Amino acid sequence: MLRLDSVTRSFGDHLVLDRIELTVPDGQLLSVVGPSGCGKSTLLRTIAGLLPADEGTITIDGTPVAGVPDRLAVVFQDYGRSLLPWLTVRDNVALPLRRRGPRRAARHAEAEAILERVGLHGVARRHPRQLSGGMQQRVAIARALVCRPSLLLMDEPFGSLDARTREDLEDLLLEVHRADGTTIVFVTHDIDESVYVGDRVVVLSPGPGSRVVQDVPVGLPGKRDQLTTRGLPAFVALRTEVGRAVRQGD
Ligand SMILES: Nc1ncnc2c1ncn2[C@@H]1O[C@H](COP(=O)(O)OP(=O)(O)OP(=O)(O)O)[C@@H](O)[C@H]1O
Repeated sequence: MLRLDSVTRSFGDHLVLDRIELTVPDGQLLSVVGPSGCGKSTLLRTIAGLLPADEGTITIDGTPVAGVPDRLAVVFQDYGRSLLPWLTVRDNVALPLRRRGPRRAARHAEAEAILERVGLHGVARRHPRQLSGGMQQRVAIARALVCRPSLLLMDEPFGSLDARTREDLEDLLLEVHRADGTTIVFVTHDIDESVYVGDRVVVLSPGPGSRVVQDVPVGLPGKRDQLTTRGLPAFVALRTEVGRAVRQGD
């Protein structure tokens, strides 16, 4: 379980996160939405141990976060910068395994299996620049999954992709989540997306000093599909509820 107790973070005298309280049970896919600049990325980087909180505590399974926790993976929006251009796709994906010590051949085999799983066939020996944006983001997801994270943090991972690719990757994420039961915190500014992928959506208020202003359980069927799910009256009602909460703070 991930737990944030009264987490506060400022940059200089600019208060960004103001006493954030949040508990994410194991296996939940939590979407986080809020107006631009409210502190969603700051929240994620704080959970990832990349940015210390000024006050409050973050614990994972009861252990306080100090530095980047084991079995935590992060996927950022900017796949172009998160992949290493001089490495092949396979070596990019295998990178996190290096620290763990399996031999080169085993690392490669594992990387190739994960690439297949995220729907990338026959690209292991290519370099990232030879792939489309959507394929590069699949590589970044494969790299995040290769260490079988227990907590996956995603910061607007599909924000710069075209609509169709975005839908495909949302469905890939749901499939991985269903199969592995990984706890996921998914930041997006897209209200429809937050509802479509989420088991639950939390809304942050606009800054300065963001807080959780709405906490919405998404009671949609676990098996979702882009056309049917988005047309359900329950989906439309949730989207309206979340949209209203985001706008209320504006
Ligand atoms: N390293 C930093 N130094 C100073 N200020 C920062 C830093 N990182 C973020 N900020 C400020 O903190 C506030 C929150 O930024 P953050 O990127 O977390 O918001 P966000 O909700 O993710 O934004 P967006 O939706 O536009 O991506 C902004 O006012 C931003 O300018």
